[in-house]
Amino acid sequence: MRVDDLGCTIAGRTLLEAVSFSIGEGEALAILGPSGAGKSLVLRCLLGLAPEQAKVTGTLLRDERRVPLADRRALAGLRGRGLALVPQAAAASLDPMRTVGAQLREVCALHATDSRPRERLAEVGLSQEFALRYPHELSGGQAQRVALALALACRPAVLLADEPMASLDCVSQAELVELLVTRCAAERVALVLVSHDLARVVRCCPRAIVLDRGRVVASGALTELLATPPEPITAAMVAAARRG
Ligand SMILES: Nc1ncnc2c1ncn2[C@@H]1O[C@H](COP(=O)(O)OP(=O)(O)OP(=O)(O)O)[C@@H](O)[C@H]1O
Repeated sequence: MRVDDLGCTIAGRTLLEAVSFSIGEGEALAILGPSGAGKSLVLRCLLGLAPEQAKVTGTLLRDERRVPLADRRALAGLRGRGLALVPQAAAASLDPMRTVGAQLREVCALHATDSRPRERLAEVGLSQEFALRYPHELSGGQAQRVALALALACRPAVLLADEPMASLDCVSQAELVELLVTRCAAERVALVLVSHDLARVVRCCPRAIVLDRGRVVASGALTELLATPPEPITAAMVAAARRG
């Protein structure tokens, strides 16, 4: 997948400008940057879910098909088998009235995949018993795992993960990131992982782009960005990661 020249303005305010990056099958790319840099907005634009009043420009290239990022209908058609999302607040993204198993079955049927709900649960480290649970019966970490199972059940080409570990403790964060990366690599799914925490992604994403105020201020191999941060925003993130 390649994103070319993504721009987004709302009411004359430029929120994203000339954002470009590419990612291959089974690769992992981090989108880093401080709060308000535009990380989540990039994902929303790719999914055709930018705010109603937003003017979005640029193109998405996938499977040799060029889709204008202004074309919400075409982007909606890519959701599921093309691009799937693991949101920041997984618990809130689940249907409170239906069991985990029912939600998994629905996604499998909707996207006509060969996924089996039981297998999907096992793959994210949850026992079969979780199929009978309602979202309010899940911990934060378990809800994130269910959200990952739902996203992978679509058998997407690209998985977009928006700070999926934000609300978890340190141990659960590390486990979830590891699970994300292993599952995506095993299924040859491209992973775009949004985070403001460089330390959290350094072991799993070989490449990154750094956003600040809607623009890409640095990009390349994470090890190189760590060793020689090219500009102040990356340097501040590296310093924070070193402090621990
Ligand atoms: N619906 C909207 N209307 C107007 N501005 C918006 C809207 N949604 C987001 N923005 C603005 O877009 C900018 C980028 O927001 P975004 O949520 O993408 O940041 P982020 O990098 O993901 O931050 P965080 O790490 O805090 O989640 C912010 O200035 C935000 O105020």
